Amino acid sequence: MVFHHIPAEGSDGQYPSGKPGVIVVNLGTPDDTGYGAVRRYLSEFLSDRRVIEGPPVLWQPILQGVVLSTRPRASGRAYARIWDTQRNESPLRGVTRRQAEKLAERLAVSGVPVVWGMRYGRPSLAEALHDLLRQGCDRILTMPLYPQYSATTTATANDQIFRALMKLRNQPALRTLPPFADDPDFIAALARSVRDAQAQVQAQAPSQAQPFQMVVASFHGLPKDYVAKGDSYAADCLKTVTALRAALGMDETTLPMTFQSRFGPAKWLEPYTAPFIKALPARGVTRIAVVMPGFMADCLETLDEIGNEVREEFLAAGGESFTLIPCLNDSPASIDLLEKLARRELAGWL
Ligand SMILES: C=CC1=C(C)c2cc3[nH]c(cc4nc(cc5[nH]c(cc1n2)c(C)c5CCC(=O)O)C(CCC(=O)O)=C4C)c(C)c3C=C
Ligand SMILES: [Fe+2]
Ligand SMILES: [Fe+2]
Repeated sequence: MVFHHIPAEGSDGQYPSGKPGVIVVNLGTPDDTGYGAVRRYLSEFLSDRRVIEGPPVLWQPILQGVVLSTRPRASGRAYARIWDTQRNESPLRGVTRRQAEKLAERLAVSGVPVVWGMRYGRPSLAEALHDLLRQGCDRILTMPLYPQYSATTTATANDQIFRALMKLRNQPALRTLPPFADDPDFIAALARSVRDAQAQVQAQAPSQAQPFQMVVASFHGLPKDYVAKGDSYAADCLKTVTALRAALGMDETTLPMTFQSRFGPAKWLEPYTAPFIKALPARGVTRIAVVMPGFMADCLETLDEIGNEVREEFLAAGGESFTLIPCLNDSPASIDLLEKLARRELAGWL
């Protein structure tokens, strides 16, 4: 076995420094919108045994065969619709980088460097970790930016960090940010984003008594089977939506919870966002907003699946007004939240 030794720059590489560093973690995204890049990304993502739990002898032939011959082209077209062509990157990557840069500005006064990395694709979590080690950090806080826990997101991000630690001779100490589904500052920032959208739409159409008849809270879905086996994701989503309803004085009717981005033939958490929203105009609900409290960064699933596909379906079915509420992204309230969470988890290390 060969273990890496990554000495801090300008040190003798032998003695502990006690210096903390932070890694901001998100899911990952392809490097470009072409078939090859999207295929590489999807292959890594969908080969993760936390994501697809079935036996690889059955799944890999399906994945490498039918899935990866068709899906990369369709997903690539979807990515192309939302791509940041100026910086040549996906929104998820741009937002994650800006979140890390802004958090770094906040933590600089405490001498804590902040880097960012992706569970799938680049920059990898190993690169991010090695960057901190070279800066002399031997106490690492990783912040997977998933408000609600899932084995398919939070746990696999943490697994990947530990995989990188397995290869080190001198391991840093490690802390991982727990889920923050009903953190009061998280909920306040979400509530504020809903009220801001209400005010904006009201300003455009002052005659409407109520800018939205309904605000749909759409979370990324998960196979029901994973929840039945104990994944606490659904319970965390309920925590978020319950707290958000309380903060906004809304209920299950005016702020319903739905699940989007289903993948494959299995049953996922219900109700599914797209059919739910498409059926609203027939019930007389023609002015809606969608908030997506499972995502800290706008991405393919928020901007294209909801912002393009679901919007078009809703309008085609007789909907009149559809407002996509942006994720918290790198807004000041979002960075305030990240700073608070980081400082709480760094307690005793600063
Ligand atoms: C079995 C498959 C999947 C599970 C389980 C799953 C859980 C899950 N995912 C997110 C967040 C994101 N997913 C994103 C994209 C995406 N998700 C899947 C499949 C599963 N997700 C696929 C195949 C894709 C790729 C795009 C596509 O081909 O449709 C993204 C966006 C990435 C981007 O680059 O913008 C995010 C974010 C959560 C929170 C979650 C579990 C709760
Ligand atoms: Fe996903
Ligand atoms: Fe999707």
